Amino acid sequence: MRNIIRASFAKRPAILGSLRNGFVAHVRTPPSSPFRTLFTRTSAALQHEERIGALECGLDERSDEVLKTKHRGLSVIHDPSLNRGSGFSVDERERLLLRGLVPPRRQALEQQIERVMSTYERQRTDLDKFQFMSMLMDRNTVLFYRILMDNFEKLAPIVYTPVVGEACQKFHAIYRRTRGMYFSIEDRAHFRTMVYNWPVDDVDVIVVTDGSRVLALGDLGCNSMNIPIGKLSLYVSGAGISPTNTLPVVLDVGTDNEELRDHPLYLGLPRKRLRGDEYISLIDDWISAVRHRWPNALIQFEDFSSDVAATLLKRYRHKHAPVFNDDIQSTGCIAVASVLSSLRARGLEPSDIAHEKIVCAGAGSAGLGVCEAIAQAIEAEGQALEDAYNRFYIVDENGLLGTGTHSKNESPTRRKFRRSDLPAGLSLKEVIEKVKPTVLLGLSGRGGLFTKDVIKEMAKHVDVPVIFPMSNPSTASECTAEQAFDWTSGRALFASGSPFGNVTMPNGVVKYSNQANNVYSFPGLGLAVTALRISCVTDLMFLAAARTIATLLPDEDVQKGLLFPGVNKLRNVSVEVAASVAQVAIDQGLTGNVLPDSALKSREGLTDFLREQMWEPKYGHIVAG
Ligand SMILES: NC(=O)c1ccc[n+]([C@@H]2O[C@H](COP(=O)([O-])OP(=O)(O)OC[C@H]3O[C@@H](n4cnc5c(N)ncnc54)[C@H](O)[C@@H]3O)[C@@H](O)[C@H]2O)c1
Ligand SMILES: O=C(O)C[C@H](O)C(=O)O
Ligand SMILES: [Mg+2]
Repeated sequence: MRNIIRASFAKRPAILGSLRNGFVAHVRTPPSSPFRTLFTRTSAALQHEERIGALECGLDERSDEVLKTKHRGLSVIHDPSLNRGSGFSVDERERLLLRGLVPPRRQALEQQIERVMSTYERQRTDLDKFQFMSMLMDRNTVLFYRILMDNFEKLAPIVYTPVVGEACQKFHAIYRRTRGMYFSIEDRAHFRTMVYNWPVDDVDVIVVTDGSRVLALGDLGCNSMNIPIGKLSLYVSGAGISPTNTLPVVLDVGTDNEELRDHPLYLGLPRKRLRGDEYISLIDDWISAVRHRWPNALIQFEDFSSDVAATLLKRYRHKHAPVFNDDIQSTGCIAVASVLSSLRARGLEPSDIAHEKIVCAGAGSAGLGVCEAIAQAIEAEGQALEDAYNRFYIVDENGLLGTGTHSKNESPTRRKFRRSDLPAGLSLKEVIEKVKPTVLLGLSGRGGLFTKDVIKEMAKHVDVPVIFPMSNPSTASECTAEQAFDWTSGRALFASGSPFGNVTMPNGVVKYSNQANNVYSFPGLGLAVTALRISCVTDLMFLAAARTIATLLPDEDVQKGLLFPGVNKLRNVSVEVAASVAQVAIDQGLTGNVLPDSALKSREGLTDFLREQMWEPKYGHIVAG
């Protein structure tokens, strides 16, 4: 078995010990680090490697990462974390017994990128592009991330929403090669041992789904694996989490999607979904096993259906911390950021959030999570929480949540948002007529729900209608950017869950389409949790992150209708999010790692420290072990 460790300067004694024991080490250090000197003094091979690298006309800028491996020959090429295709140096070819196994001419990363991108452009459909990128990820980690990061705006919609949705729907048909781990009902007795089948001891982030509500595409069972894989690729590209230290997981508890279950190529257990106490107890077993093996890893619950999402979060957020639910908490974070930023765009103050009248379509875990997070942001501006709840009007598939009859099992969160001043069951349009909202949120998963009537009604009562259809994928968006701008004569502020292009109005003015997606929040959180070893994820961390995201753009951009930086700036956003989360963790005494003084002295010191921890997609040094 090949063992891999990633470590920073602080962990150097452990690294040196492990190297002697034949582990592979990924060592990240700032260029000036004394560890670099220490290491080069202990490794003649590495010194030689650096000299050879320089002689080869500086083909690539090397990272400080050091990979030590026992693999030789084809097994190096078949390991994506070691493989560098035509980019192996002369020395690596010699040391790793690659002579003759790769074409003779060494090429730089830039040339590899050129070749890959020209093949990418020849892919016909978005799904072909998704598959092409998946295969690249399986082949060469550095090249995959370098290409993803350099072309983020173009490729994020392929590896993430919306195309990842289609890739999940067709997973059973396009499956090629395994990635991540599957824990099924049938493995239950083995959870404690099977976690050791995963070769990496140092897992930083786990994204887990049971596939019960994939985007707005419903129950996709075991087909959902592309969601954790996609989310983790954003942790890596967007916040520099080391790819080796991420683990995508699917819990196969069956599926109630009959079409899929009966399909001969379906790869999950062909049985009905486990529910109730048995389901909860299985998840209990899984999380205990995971915690036993990886006590500090951040666990992100993703796309669990609303009947269990909040229950699981409550059950584990303290007992098995650090844990969070992406659809509830980090969607809440980006929604708060979007509203705060829209206040700036309207020339208002953050405290004016307390005067918003918010209509939200959708009362699932995302809708309620978003409204709860905005209520907390209002409370943080000095309002009573009760008054904060009073600013919301939530409409679900049965109309306005009012005080009519409702189930005894209703969640306390949902109950808090019931209105007593309007009849239960009013339609979305009726609610808008009566309430005259300033903000309209869409978390219903119902494409086209914001009809022309609905948007025109809203636009009658406010100068700047704030319209955020946040459902994913694009087909589930409550309206498109074009519709929102067209039906409001360009007055809307617009943000959607999946990306839409900007819209040019008939008079030639460009209207900006923002992406209000939790991608702005979870990668930075992961960076902070990993770098500081944060022991628990708190609501205050998300609020701090939201406030930061809302202030990243200069006034002149916000006045144009841009609410936050584009996704191509995600690494910069993530560092700022991480710094805000880190500061809350420091203040709340939730950090396990001792930080250098410089990181504690100033915000700049903290962001510098966090930036230094980020993995970069560059070829490092491979040392034969
Ligand atoms: N932008 C983001 O970052 C982000 C993050 C998480 C979730 N989401 C999206 O939010 C959506 C909802 O997620 P969820 O987990 O809450 O799903 P869910 O299925 O549990 O909830 C959907 C809610 O919409 C309501 N609804 C259905 N039809 C409606 C209608 N005609 N009018 C009003 N309400 C209606 C349902 O009653 C339910 O309350 C999904 O599309 C998901 O992709 C977006
Ligand atoms: O995955 C996304 O794009 C956002 C979100 O987590 C969702 O479930 O829709
Ligand atoms: Mg999700």
